[in-house]
Amino acid sequence: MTGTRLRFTKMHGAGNDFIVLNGISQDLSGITKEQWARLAHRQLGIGADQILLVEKPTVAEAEFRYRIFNSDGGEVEQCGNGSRCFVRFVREKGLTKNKTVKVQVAHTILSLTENDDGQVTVNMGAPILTNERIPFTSSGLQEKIEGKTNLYQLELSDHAVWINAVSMGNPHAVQIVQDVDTAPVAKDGPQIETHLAFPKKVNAGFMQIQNRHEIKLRVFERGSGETLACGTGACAAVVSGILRGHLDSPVTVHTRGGDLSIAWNSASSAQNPVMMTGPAQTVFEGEITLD
Ligand SMILES: N[C@H](CCC[C@H](N)C(=O)O)C(=O)O
Repeated sequence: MTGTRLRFTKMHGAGNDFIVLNGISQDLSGITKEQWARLAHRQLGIGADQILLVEKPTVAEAEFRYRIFNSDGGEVEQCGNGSRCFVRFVREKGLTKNKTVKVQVAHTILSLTENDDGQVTVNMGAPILTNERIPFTSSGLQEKIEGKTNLYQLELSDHAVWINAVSMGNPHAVQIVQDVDTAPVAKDGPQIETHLAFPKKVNAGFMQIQNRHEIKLRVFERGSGETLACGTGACAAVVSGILRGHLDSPVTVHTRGGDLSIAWNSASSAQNPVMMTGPAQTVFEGEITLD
C-alpha cells in the first residue's frame, strides 16, 4: 500500500474529528495499524481522533459497512459521532439517496436518519450492562448499589474512583464528578483506560450532573485520549445517570465541542434503544500518499 494515493474527507461531529475514506471506490484493504496511526497523527499525518472506512456491507439488511480505527491505529466496535458523519458522507457523495440508512458496524446494525435541520438521529441500540459482555471483570473490586445499578471502586495511583461500567458496543467506565472543568481527566483518564478490570481497555467518562435533564461531559477515549466529544460516551453517561437515579430522559449532554441530545426510555425496558441526535460537519477534502 505504501505509495498509494488516497482521497479523504475531513469531518467532525461536535468537535470529535474524523478522516473519512471511501473504501468502495478505493482499495484500502492492505493498510496496516502503523499506517492508520500515521494518517491520524496530528503532526506527521492528516490528524484526527478516529478514521472511518466506508465499505460494502457483508449482510443483506445493511446498505453499507463502516469500520472505525482509533488514532493509535487500533480497530474498534462503535463510534457515535462517527456514525453521524458517516451518513452525512454517504449522502453528500451520492452513495445513497435514502434519508434513513442502515449501516453494519462491528457486531450490530445502526439505523441513522438525517433530519431536515441537518442534525442526525442514530438508533444506537440497547446498552450492554452485563459485565462479561462489556467486558469488565469486577472480581476483587469493592462494589455498591446505587439506584438500579452497581458501582465499582477502581484503585488509581493516588486515590480511588467509583465507576459504572456500560457498553454501547464499546466499553465505557463512567463516573460522576463535581466539576468537569477541574476533574483530573489527563491524570486519571489513562489509568482508567488501561485498568486491568477492563481486558479490552475502556473509555473513561467524567460526568457533571447539572439537573435531571442536563449534564456536562468529558471523555478520555480508549486509543485516542481526550476528545472534544464522544458520542458513545454521551450515551453511556446518560444510561448510567438514569440507572443511578440522577437523570430523566431526554438529556442534553454538553461536551467541549458541542451539544448532543440523548434519549433512553428505560422505564419499560432496559433493552430499549438509546437514541442520539447531534451535528455532523464536513470540513475539507484532500488527497495524501500513504508512506
Ligand atoms: N475511542 C472509542 C471509539 C470512538 C468513540 C467515540 N469517538 C464516539 O463518538 O463514540 C473506543 O475505543 O471505543
